[in-house]
Amino acid sequence: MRDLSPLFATDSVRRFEADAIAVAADEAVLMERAGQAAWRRALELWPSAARLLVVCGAGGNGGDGFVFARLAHESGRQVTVVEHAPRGIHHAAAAAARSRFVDAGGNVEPWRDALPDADLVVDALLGIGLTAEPRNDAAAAISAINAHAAPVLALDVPSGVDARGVPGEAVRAQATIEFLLPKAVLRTGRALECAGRLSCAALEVTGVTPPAPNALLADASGLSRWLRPRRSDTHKGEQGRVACVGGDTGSAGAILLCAEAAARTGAGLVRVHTRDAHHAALLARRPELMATPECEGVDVDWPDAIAIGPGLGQGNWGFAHLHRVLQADIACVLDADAVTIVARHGFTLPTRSVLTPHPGEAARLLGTTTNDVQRDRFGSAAAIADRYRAVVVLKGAGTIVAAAGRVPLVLDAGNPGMATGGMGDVLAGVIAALMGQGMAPFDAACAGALLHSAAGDAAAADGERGLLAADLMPQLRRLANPA
Ligand SMILES: NC(=O)C1=CN([C@@H]2O[C@H](COP(=O)(O)OP(=O)(O)OC[C@H]3O[C@@H](n4cnc5c(N)ncnc54)[C@H](O)[C@@H]3O)[C@@H](O)[C@H]2O)[C@@H](O)CC1
Ligand SMILES: [K+]
Repeated sequence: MRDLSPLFATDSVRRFEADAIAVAADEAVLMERAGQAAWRRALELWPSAARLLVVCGAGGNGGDGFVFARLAHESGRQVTVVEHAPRGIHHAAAAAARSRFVDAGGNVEPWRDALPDADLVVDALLGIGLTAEPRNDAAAAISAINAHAAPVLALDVPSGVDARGVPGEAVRAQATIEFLLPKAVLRTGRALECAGRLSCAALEVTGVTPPAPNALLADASGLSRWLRPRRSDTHKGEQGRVACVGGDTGSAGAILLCAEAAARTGAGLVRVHTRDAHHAALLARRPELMATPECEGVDVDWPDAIAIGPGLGQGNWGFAHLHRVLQADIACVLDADAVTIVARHGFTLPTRSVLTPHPGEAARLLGTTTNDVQRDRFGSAAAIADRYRAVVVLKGAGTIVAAAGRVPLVLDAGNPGMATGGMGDVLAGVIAALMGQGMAPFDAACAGALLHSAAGDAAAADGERGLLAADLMPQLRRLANPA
C-alpha cells in the first residue's frame, strides 16, 4: 500500500526553511542548490534549448534565477537575464547570486515591457513572498511571460500564485520545480493549471524535522487503502441498502446515473425514489434497481445510506423529499439541488452528511461568489465543513475532501473531460454506496471521490472530449475491486 503524499501550506514551508537555515545550511547554500536543481530539471525537460531567458525578480526567487542563469551561462548556453526589480535587489543572497552571474560574464537587462526571443523562459519573478495580487508592473511582466512563444519553467511557484491560490495574473508554466517541500496550493484550482508538470527538489536538507502535513495528495494507487476485497461469506444485506432520491420531471437521467453508479460501486440493494413516469425507463435500463411508487414517499428506515439531489429540482416536490430525509439520522450524500436548497434554507444536516458542491454551489453555501471560492479552495472547503458540520467534497480540478479536525485530501486524479453533465450524479451514488457498505463519511468521501476520478481517467483513455458519465460505470466496477 502506497502512503498518501504529504503537502504543505506556504507558512509551513517558510518555517521549515527558517529551521533549515538555522540548522543545516545557510540561505546562500540553499539558493545555490535550488538553482542547481532547476538547471538539472531544465536539462531533463528541454535538453536542446540553446537560448535561455531568465526573468528575475528582486527577492529570493530572483536569486534562484540568477544561480540558474550562471550555471546555464557556464555550460555555454546563450543566456539573457531580464531583471524586474523596480526598487533594486534587497535580498542579500539574491544580490550575491546576481554578482556571481555578472562576474562570470552574464548579461542582465532591465525589464522594458517586452521580452527577447528564447527557446526556454525561466520564471524567477515571484516566489512564495507574494502576499497580494501582483502590482501593475509585475502583472505586466507575467503577461509578457505568458505571451512568449517558448515553454516556461517556473521556479518554486508560477509567479502570481500566493499562499491561498491565484489572486490575479499568474504565469502559466509547462513545468514548475518546487523547493524544499511540495505545496498544497499548487495541487488544486487555477494554481494547478498554472503549474504544469510538478516536481520538488528537497535541497538536501537533513536533520530538520518536517512540519505536520496540511493536506494529503492521493492518486489512483491510493484506492487499495480504502477498498478491500469482500469477505467470501457476505450476503447482499451486508453490502448496504442505498436509496437514491431525485429525478423530478425532465431529470430522470440524473437519478438513474446516481443509482447505477451506486450499484456498480457494490451497493447490495439500490432503491430509487423518482417520478412514477420515470420508472419504466429506469427499470428497462437497469432491472437490478428498485423503484418506489411516489405515493409511498421515502421510507427513511429502509436504507443504510441515501444519495439525494441529482435532478431533484428546487420546487415543492424536491423540497418535501429533502425535508423528510433531513429529519432522519441517516448517512446521506447531498448533491446538486439538495445543496442549493440547504444553502437557501440553512438546514441542519444529519451527523453523517457529505456535501458535494461544485464551486458555484460552494459559493451559495458560503454566501459568496464562485471567484472567492476558487481564490481559496482549501479555505472554502474548510469553511463549509465548519459551517454545516459535514464532510465536504469541493469538486473541480484538484478536488478537495475536507472535514473538521481532519487533514484534507486533494486528488491527483480526474481530467477536463469530466466537466460534463451527469458526472456529479455518478459521484453522489459512488459515495452513498461506500457509506452503505459501512465506511465512515470522511473515508467514503475520500475513497468515493478518488474512485470516481480514477474511473474518469480510465474512461478518458479513449479521449476526453465526448466522455460521458455513463462511460464511468464499467471502470467503477473494475477499480472498486483493486487487487
Ligand atoms: N530563504 C531561503 O532559504 C530560500 C529561498 N528560496 C527562494 O526564495 C523565495 C522566497 O523569497 P522572498 O521571500 O524574497 O520572496 P519572493 O522572491 O517570492 O518575492 C519577493 C519580491 O516580491 C515582491 N512582491 C511582493 N508582493 C508583490 C506584489 N503584490 N506585487 C509585486 N511584487 C511583489 C517584493 O517586492 C519582493 O521583491 C522562494 O519562493 C524560493 O524561490 C530558495 O532559494 C530556497 C531557499
Ligand atoms: K516563480
